[in-house]
Amino acid sequence: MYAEELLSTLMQKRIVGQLPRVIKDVAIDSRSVQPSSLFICIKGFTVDGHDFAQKAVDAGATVIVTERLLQLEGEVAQVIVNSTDRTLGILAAKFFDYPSKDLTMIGVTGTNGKTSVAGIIHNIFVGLGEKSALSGTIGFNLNGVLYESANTTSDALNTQQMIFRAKMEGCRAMVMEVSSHGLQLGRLAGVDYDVAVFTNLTHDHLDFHGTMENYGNAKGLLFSQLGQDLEKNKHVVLNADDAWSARYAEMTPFPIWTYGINNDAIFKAENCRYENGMTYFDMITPEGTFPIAMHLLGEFNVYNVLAAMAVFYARQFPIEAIIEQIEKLPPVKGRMEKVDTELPIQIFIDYAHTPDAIEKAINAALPYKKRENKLIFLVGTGGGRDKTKRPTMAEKASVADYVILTTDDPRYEEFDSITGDLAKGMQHDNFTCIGDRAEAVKHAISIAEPGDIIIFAGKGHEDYQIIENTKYPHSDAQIAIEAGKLKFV
Ligand SMILES: CC(=O)N[C@H]1[C@@H](OP(=O)(O)OP(=O)(O)OC[C@H]2O[C@@H](n3ccc(=O)[nH]c3=O)[C@H](O)[C@@H]2O)O[C@H](CO)[C@@H](O)[C@@H]1O[C@H](C)C(=O)N[C@@H](C)C(=O)N[C@H](CCC(=O)O)C(=O)O
Ligand SMILES: Nc1ncnc2c1ncn2[C@@H]1O[C@H](COP(=O)(O)OP(=O)(O)OP(=O)(O)O)[C@@H](O)[C@H]1O
Repeated sequence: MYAEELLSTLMQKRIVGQLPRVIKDVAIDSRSVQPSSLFICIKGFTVDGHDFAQKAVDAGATVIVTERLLQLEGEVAQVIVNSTDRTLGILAAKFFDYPSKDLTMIGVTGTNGKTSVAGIIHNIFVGLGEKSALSGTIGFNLNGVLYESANTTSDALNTQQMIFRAKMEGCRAMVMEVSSHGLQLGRLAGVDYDVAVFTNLTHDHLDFHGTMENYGNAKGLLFSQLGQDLEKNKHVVLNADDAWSARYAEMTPFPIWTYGINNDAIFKAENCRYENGMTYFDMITPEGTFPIAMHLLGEFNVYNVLAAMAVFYARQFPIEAIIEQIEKLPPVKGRMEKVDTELPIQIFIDYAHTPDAIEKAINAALPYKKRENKLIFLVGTGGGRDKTKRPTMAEKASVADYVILTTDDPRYEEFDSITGDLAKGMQHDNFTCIGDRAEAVKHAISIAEPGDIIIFAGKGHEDYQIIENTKYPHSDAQIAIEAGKLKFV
């Protein structure tokens, strides 16, 4: 792209030095700079990108976007702006030619259920024969190939690049998990969503947002940023059973599609039943009531498929075709996913790491447990992140017959500090604290008896445990199966 054209999007800037004719790439990481690139210096939480500007020049950057004039050696122009963070969104969207306008963009936000709802919507698109891309906690899924990503919602550059790649691969839609961090930090600048979905808002991430009010308002940006252009065919999907939905409904002029189980909603589930490893319910829709039988487990998944149904209905897909897909849906990876084993116990891998998700995961398993058997629940939490949620997590876990409190990416925090905080919330004495997660998993197997159910919560799809700043391979399922074979076979 011509440098002049790219930079014409910046209304407030000072250019020092001679601009090159073309820019071949945009980068924010000096380690991935290509020749003839524009490098934007981002002030991070750990380091300041301005300190890597010279490295970027050495690697071939010919334009540096900076908040102050830098002493740089080499042939390079500097573009001085007030905020490189904001500039990043503007330049990234322009560089990739605003790719979101060419796709049906669906954004899913909420404390719990983003990965599940986004994955369900993506799978329905694929089942209906529509090419769709998916981005979120599990990575970036483009035509079945999964690319790793560090964040649930990536930085603005990576976000625009993913959408561009989806467009170039011929995708018709892109489904994105939208985190509150992503919204607040401007990672979604320039993304023009067609449908915005809200799952729920409960305690999490208060280390970053401070209060629930701030956290809820950050999520609200997804709805307010849909804009005011009523000629656009945009839709908002809200959970009628979550009080925040009323607030979000006020933030947008676009049609609201509600879903829920308890309160009145356009898409409502009644007569939910959990039997024989299946979930059954009646789905009330604007076109009548439809009986559903699906493989996804638990009430929380009833909410998740209702949300997905509302998205497709709003976009005018026929109800019967969507239901056919819902009934075929496989479990979402690491979300109440049953481990296939020969063992005489049932093992579920789950990603619950908030108080609400723990409650929902346990409730999902309880209907499948016989009175004489135990529900064993193992849960950990991350080191150095929101500590205030720890006791409430254990309080919710107390519904299980036996609880094992452990760690989930302890980072630099001592095991005992994490499990000690969790233990403060326990409501009964049938629990133990084992900081080493592998040992904790083995302990769960050691106390299990035939017929028992174990939920390993918190790791979900992740195959590692972060101790200090190193990722060690770790799989709850593998450790459990090996320990189970020694015990039962
Ligand atoms: C606190 C936070 O959000 N940090 C994010 C931030 O990292 P950072 O501020 O530490 O960046 P930094 O390492 O200081 O680097 C600053 C700049 O210098 C550049 N740099 C750095 C080193 C170098 O050699 N050369 C160089 O140019 C970097 O590329 C960057 O542009 O920018 C990175 C790149 O965009 C993110 O990956 C990183 O997310 C970290 C991994 C993270 O854990 N974030 C969490 C808090 C988060 O955002 N979570 C949400 C919610 C998840 C949920 O819902 O559960 C999410 O969306 O993931
Ligand atoms: N709609 C829901 N309501 C409450 N809990 C849910 C819901 N959907 C899933 N869960 C629970 O929350 C856990 C995390 O689900 P999921 O990964 O879909 O959420 P998420 O919002 O993407 O979380 P994260 O951003 O941390 O990845 C699941 O393993 C399950 O226990």
